[in-house]
Amino acid sequence: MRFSRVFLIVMDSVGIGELPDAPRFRDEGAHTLGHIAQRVEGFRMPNLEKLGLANIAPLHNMPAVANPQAHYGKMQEISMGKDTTTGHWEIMGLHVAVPFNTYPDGFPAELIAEFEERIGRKVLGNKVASGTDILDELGEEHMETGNVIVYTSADSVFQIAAHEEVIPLEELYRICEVARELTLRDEYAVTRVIARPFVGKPGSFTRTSNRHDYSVKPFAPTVMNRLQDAGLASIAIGKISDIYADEGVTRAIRTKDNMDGVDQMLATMKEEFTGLSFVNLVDFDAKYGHRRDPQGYGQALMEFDARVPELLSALQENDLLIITADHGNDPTHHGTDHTREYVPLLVYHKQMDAGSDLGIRQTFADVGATIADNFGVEAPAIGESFLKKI
Ligand SMILES: O=P(O)(O)O[C@H]1O[C@H](CO)[C@@H](O)[C@H]1O
Ligand SMILES: [Mn+2]
Ligand SMILES: [Mn+2]
Repeated sequence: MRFSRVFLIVMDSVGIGELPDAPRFRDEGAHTLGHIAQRVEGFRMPNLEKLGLANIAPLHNMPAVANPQAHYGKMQEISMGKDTTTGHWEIMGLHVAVPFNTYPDGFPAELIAEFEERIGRKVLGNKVASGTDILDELGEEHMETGNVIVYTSADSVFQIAAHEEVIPLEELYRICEVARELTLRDEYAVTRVIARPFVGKPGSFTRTSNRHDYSVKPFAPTVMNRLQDAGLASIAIGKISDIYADEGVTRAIRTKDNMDGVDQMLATMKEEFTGLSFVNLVDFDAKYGHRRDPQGYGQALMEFDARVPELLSALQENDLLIITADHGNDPTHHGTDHTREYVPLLVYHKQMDAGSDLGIRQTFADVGATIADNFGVEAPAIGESFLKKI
């Protein structure tokens, strides 16, 4: 059947087991959901379990159900990266064959020098770091000197941290625009510049929700562009508009946190439109995965699970709900980076009788291909539609 509205939820970083090529990413054995289920006392996701979550892969203390309410499966990432941008672009039909540039030894001196000159401030850090550790290390010096903290990670990111009372937000955003301009050059090719404002006193700094991402534009049209071109809605909730640099976005809705993301998606369910409503729930990744906090991650998953009945009951007859993820971030794994994993796939609509096994999908782009197929727009270069199977 054809659906008039598709609701797509990306649970950021909720992977479901290592991919065959995980060793290339030093991620053997990673299993975000599996290890959380093992580690967190009493962890259950009763609503997603009913849909078939534990039918996808064995999960500790979460038996597979006999009659899953949703179609279920898992998807492999074919792109050469495990970052948010790569994962999301693949979901919407792009194969990121050449990995984005990363800077394990910090950014080149000449880039930093030009950046410093343009912004009239010096740079602190310029290395790979966890965003909270680097505030403990350099936050106080930043407050004393007004120099900006620049750091990166295993991802292609140029992150700029500044205290909101030392550098006003507007100035930080201007500084980020300078960084964006410089790092778009081919020789640097950084995927994202990220403003990382924070508040508080030394020893108790906290980052604020005024984070802002400046992403490169997708290198080719995505399924979202196709929807927009066809006059359909492509509503972006949370980080989605940043991740696609506003390409193929007909309306962007910002969110404060995961629960706000769910609220905003529910709000779009009450509206009348034809097309896509697409949310990214980033807290799993940013607040718990990178912080290697399995307890917090588990709680956040259970909080999301508790909202699933609301989402299901707000669906109309011709709506399709797809729940998936963009990469892993196993909070029990070494380091603080993402992990190369399969992502879960749950597909539900009101007119289905019973859930079936969608198997192992060869690429995340099967989601984009299905959405394109559903709305009759040009299919992406990769991905196989599962529309007929649901
Ligand atoms: O450690 P924090 O600042 O949270 O940064 C994380 O967030 C970045 C963007 O998602 C990732 O590349 C990772 O570095
Ligand atoms: Mn992500
Ligand atoms: Mn992340």
